[in-house]
Amino acid sequence: MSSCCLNMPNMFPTLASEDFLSSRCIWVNGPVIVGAGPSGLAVGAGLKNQGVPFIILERANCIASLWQNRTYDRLKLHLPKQFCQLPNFPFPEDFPEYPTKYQFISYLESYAKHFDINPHFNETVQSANYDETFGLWRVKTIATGGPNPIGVEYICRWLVVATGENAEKVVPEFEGLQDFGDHVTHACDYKSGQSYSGERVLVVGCGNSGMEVSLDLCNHNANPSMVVRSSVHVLPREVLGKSTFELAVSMMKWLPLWLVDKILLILAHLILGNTEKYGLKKPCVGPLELKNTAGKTPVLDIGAFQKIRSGEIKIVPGIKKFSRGRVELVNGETPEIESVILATGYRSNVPSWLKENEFFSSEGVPKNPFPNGWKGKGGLYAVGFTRRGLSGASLDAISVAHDIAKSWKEETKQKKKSMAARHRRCISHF
Ligand SMILES: Cc1cc2nc3c(=O)[nH]c(=O)nc-3n(C[C@H](O)[C@H](O)[C@H](O)COP(=O)(O)OP(=O)(O)OC[C@H]3O[C@@H](n4cnc5c(N)ncnc54)[C@H](O)[C@@H]3O)c2cc1C
Ligand SMILES: NC(=O)C1=CN([C@@H]2O[C@H](COP(=O)(O)OP(=O)(O)OC[C@H]3O[C@@H](n4cnc5c(N)ncnc54)[C@H](OP(=O)(O)O)[C@@H]3O)[C@@H](O)[C@H]2O)C=CC1
Ligand SMILES: O=C(O)C(=O)Cc1c[nH]c2ccccc12
Repeated sequence: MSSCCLNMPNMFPTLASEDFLSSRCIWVNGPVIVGAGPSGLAVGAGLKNQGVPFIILERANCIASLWQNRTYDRLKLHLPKQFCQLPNFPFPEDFPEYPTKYQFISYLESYAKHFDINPHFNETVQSANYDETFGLWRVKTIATGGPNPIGVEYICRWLVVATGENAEKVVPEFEGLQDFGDHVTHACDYKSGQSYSGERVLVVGCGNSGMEVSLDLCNHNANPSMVVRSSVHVLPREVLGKSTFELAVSMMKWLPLWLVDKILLILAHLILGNTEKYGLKKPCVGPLELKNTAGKTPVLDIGAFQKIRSGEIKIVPGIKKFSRGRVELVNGETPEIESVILATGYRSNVPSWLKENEFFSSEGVPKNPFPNGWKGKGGLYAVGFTRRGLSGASLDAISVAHDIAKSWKEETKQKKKSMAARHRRCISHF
């Protein structure tokens, strides 16, 4: 076990440490962090800087598994690099404005190495319960790294939830989808359009994934039709060579949100023209307000819209049903397709393992809105659930690491004092 997993201290006297060892129960002298994505790593770095021991539990066999295992080859960050770096460790200077996913992964590897963060890989958290009597968290995992899966229970004072807003793929229930055949893939398993060359592909969903997958398919000589069942904001990634996101952030310092939204929509209209003409109906609420209220990210266009305008990406309405090798749309059309890519988004998995419903909603995100959604009761924390991408996760991580370090130091001082007092009493008995 790592050096931060200490034997049970006397503060939990009813159970002997031998019992813990035989039932694979481990006392953690510090927080347990669930998830080794950017959020978990950023909290770990903050704790290291303040001398607080911790462990990170990660279900995958690597850090940042979303980025390493569940994204396509051509993915680049869509916000400029200054909005995507984690605390206390900048991107290398030679990184481009929009790093590739490989550059981002190599940065995260260097980040973990720099702060000497060593997560427990292949260890999935199955449940976490708060023990009111002792004021402790019981975190149960299944570790699958060895020859046989083993169950482990960690006991700790602080629990940091860093499993992300994109922990599980969303696969909507479509009538007949199981009859369509084998050629159905979620965007998280899509790597490149190479294997789709010459095929007609139905891309379901028009968020950033749907748009970028459709563009990649075009670039590999496939023929995508993209389903737009409701509405979407499409903004150019850049306005006159300057990042639209950066522009929005600057404007937000001086102007109210509704006005920034209005300006963004006018700029988008000037640059892209009328997107509604091509079947991309706009939501009634502005792009930033929609992101804040419903978590729906506007599309930051990197070229898909041009392909929509040229007809290389066809826009089609919602799906009525699938059948063997066929799809029927809500307008009654039955376009010929060979494959389906579900770019239908992601969700949190917190409700499946965290036995708590005061701080987290049934959707698995903190109920309190930003900036008050990072701290719950009884040593519970959340990082990376504010729908503000990597910069939001970094802000949470700084607050969480600081808050835990403060109470860890107080408790450690307290424990040392009471141990010294006990030691003195023991000596006086002799
Ligand atoms: C395709 C794509 C592109 C994106 N691009 C950007 C961008 O350019 N800029 C930006 O700011 N944001 C972007 N995002 C948002 C993205 O959420 C963040 O970039 C970032 O990955 C969030 O980090 P995280 O650590 O909170 O979550 P994740 O990166 O999802 O990490 C969570 C980790 O927790 C692990 N985990 C989950 N459940 C368990 C469990 N029960 N037990 C143990 N481990 C568990 C997962 O395996 C994972 O490694 C993008 C998202 C996607 C899907
Ligand atoms: N380059 C980058 O940095 C990229 C970043 N990302 C980020 O990853 C996150 C996830 O994005 P994404 O994967 O696009 O997911 P989103 O949740 O943003 O989009 C999901 C899409 O699927 C549609 N959808 C869901 N269910 C159905 C259904 N039953 N029938 C038809 N359509 C359906 C939604 O439509 P509706 O709106 O009607 O519900 C929506 O258009 C976002 O934050 C995004 O910004 C993603 C890709 C690239
Ligand atoms: O890519 C994402 O999912 C993000 O959350 C990044 C992001 C945070 N705030 C935004 C506002 C507009 C577009 C993207 C983002």
